[in-house]
Amino acid sequence: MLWPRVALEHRSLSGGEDYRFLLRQKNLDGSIHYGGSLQMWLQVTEVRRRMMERGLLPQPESQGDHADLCCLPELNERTLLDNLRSRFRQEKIYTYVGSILIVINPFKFLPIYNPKYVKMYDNHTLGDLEPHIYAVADVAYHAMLQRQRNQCIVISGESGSGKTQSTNFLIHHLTALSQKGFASGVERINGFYLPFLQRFGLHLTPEPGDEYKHA
Ligand SMILES: Nc1ncnc2c1ncn2[C@@H]1O[C@H](COP(=O)(O)OP(=O)(O)OP(=O)(O)O)[C@@H](O)[C@H]1O
Repeated sequence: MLWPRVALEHRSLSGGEDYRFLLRQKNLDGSIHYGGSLQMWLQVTEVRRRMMERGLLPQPESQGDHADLCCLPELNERTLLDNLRSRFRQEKIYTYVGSILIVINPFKFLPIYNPKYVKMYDNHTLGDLEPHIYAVADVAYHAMLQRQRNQCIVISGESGSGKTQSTNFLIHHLTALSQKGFASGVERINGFYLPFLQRFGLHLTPEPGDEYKHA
């Protein structure tokens, strides 16, 4: 006997409750007879579904969409990837692992980097709001002011994963916070901003084709 593959794939989501083994018997006349009470099982399943819809039964616990992977009820490679996939499908490209931020490159513009978001993430504890690169920049900025210590943000990933773009967004938020003027900051990298960024541990070396790059 083999456990159905579909059942295995969905076991973590459904709790394995929606699958039953049925003995199927083929009669001599070619008709099929199901052992056990199939009709009864279908009825019970349908009633249970309706009761869950009406809130009379607890909803099956969803493994998806945790903003912090540390909060996953069950942490393994599968739940971790399922969670990231589920968030990515909702255009939530950022996910925390504690104070680490995972970014999945969307390869398209998302409207989450405008002044409204700069203001929204100004002076919040990490984890208060939906994960965002501005939140990381914000925490570093305020930690620097409060503790009067240099701060370092490490950006790591394979080629094309979005490191340069993420650095852009970090700089955008840091310059906006420092000036409260929401300026871009990228164009003046060799003037005012370079020493400013070095205070944050961002060491940038321009390369052809890039406005700047972290080393
Ligand atoms: N948050 C994002 N939103 C939209 N597009 C993004 C985002 N991050 C990255 N991209 C896009 O992905 C592409 C590659 O990103 P990027 O150049 O930042 O990668 P990289 O990690 O710096 O690559 P390399 O290490 O090869 O220089 C760019 O075209 C960029 O527009």
